[in-house]
Amino acid sequence: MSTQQPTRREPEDNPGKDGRTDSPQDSSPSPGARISRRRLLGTAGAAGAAGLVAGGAAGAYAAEATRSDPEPLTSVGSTTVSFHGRHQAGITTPLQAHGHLVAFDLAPGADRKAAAALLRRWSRTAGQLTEGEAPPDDTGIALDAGPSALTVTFGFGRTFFGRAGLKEQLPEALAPLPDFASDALEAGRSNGDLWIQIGANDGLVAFHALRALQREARGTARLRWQMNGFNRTPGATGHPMTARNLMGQIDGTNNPKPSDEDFQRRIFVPATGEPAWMAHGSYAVVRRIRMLLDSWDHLSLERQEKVVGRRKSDGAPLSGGAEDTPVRLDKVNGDGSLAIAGAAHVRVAAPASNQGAAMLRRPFSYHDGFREDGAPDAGLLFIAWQADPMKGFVPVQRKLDLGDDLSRFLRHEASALFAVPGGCAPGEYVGQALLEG
Ligand SMILES: C=CC1=C(C)c2cc3[nH]c(cc4nc(cc5[nH]c(cc1n2)c(C)c5CCC(=O)O)C(CCC(=O)O)=C4C)c(C)c3C=C
Ligand SMILES: [Fe+2]
Repeated sequence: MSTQQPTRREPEDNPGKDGRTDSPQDSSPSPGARISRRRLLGTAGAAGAAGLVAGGAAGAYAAEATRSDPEPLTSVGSTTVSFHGRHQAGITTPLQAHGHLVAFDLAPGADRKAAAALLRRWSRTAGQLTEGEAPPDDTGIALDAGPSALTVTFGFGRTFFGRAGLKEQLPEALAPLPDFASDALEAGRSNGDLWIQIGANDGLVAFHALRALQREARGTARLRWQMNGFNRTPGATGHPMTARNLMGQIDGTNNPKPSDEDFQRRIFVPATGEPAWMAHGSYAVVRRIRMLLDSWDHLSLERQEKVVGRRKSDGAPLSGGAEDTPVRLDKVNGDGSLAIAGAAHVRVAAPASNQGAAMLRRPFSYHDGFREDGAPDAGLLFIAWQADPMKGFVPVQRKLDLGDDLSRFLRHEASALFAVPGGCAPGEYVGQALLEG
């Protein structure tokens, strides 16, 4: 089994640069393009329809339409990310355009056996959906669409273990996150027994998966909270680029890269890790972080760049060079001031300022309308992946809490931590070693 890798029709959509919208964060070779059966039938149907109307102006129009239509269908729709593998998909997978985060609590009376049956159902359905196959009793929401890089990732929250009678299996790493000064957390939108992260490059495909999995939870688990997010659509930029967030910043540049010698160790629990059921798994910190965009947008470009420590236009560090140039925290300007200010976000968050602490940030932006004062209710569904939150998110957020210029423009409104087990093989289900171990 290998780490999930999207398979695409157009190789130029697959540049292999980490953090870029279209980049796979894995170095395994890409197998050939795989187009789902449903996709092929759809394309054949479109060609057939064009043939029927060929001739005259209508025919010319139809022929033109068929020439340009297959482009997005074959590149975006046909991308498959396997559900099966050593790690679950949706961790190192390139950012998708649409995301749903959803947390459930076990229903009263639902025990370990019921939870195991649910995870078995969920894994089977996720495996089908990610291959572009419709599950039985399908809603039809995603009819005509290919898998569109759909990923489904499952996790367990701390409260799951008590409710399912599995306290012995509770990982130390699932200790509650400490309080932070900048927290303004809503309990109803935080934590949860079970978590699903859904990502896809098509909105209907993403919702289809959400709906299918929610239906399968009936009687066993009840919805606790749900959040919807988005990123730029693959192919929207002239060439693959790192994503931007709603503050307009290029965000994701200095993420750990799969090619880094210590990437696996930082992001994934080793095969010999504790507890054994978390082998090849990871821990996801989820924070709903609202951005104070009205205040932010009032800042001059120069101030905005100083707050972050990078140029807004191209993400280059203020210590010089281009986006990929390593940040020089010690660089001093001609007037003796630091090129990257003392409280600049990239200085305070950098591994060098936090005894090497690092995490893989894989967020979605969100916009939930406008607040009573007219300000956008918008920001970042910040998702950080690491082998141990105490060596990733926690020390960095503690440091940011003490003095980060960007934090003045942010409000952390919801928080959760989930243990995300390793992936499963076909016929198995996610969490099987926990639920049957
Ligand atoms: C606790 C961890 C972090 C939180 C919370 C966080 C929130 C947050 N960050 C941005 C925007 C940017 N962050 C950038 C870099 C960056 N951020 C963190 C950690 C947290 N950010 C780290 C570890 C780093 C990398 C630092 C480094 O090593 O250089 C950047 C710069 C580009 C990049 O490297 O990604 C931006 C921009 C927002 C908007 C935000 C909350 C909404
Ligand atoms: Fe950041």
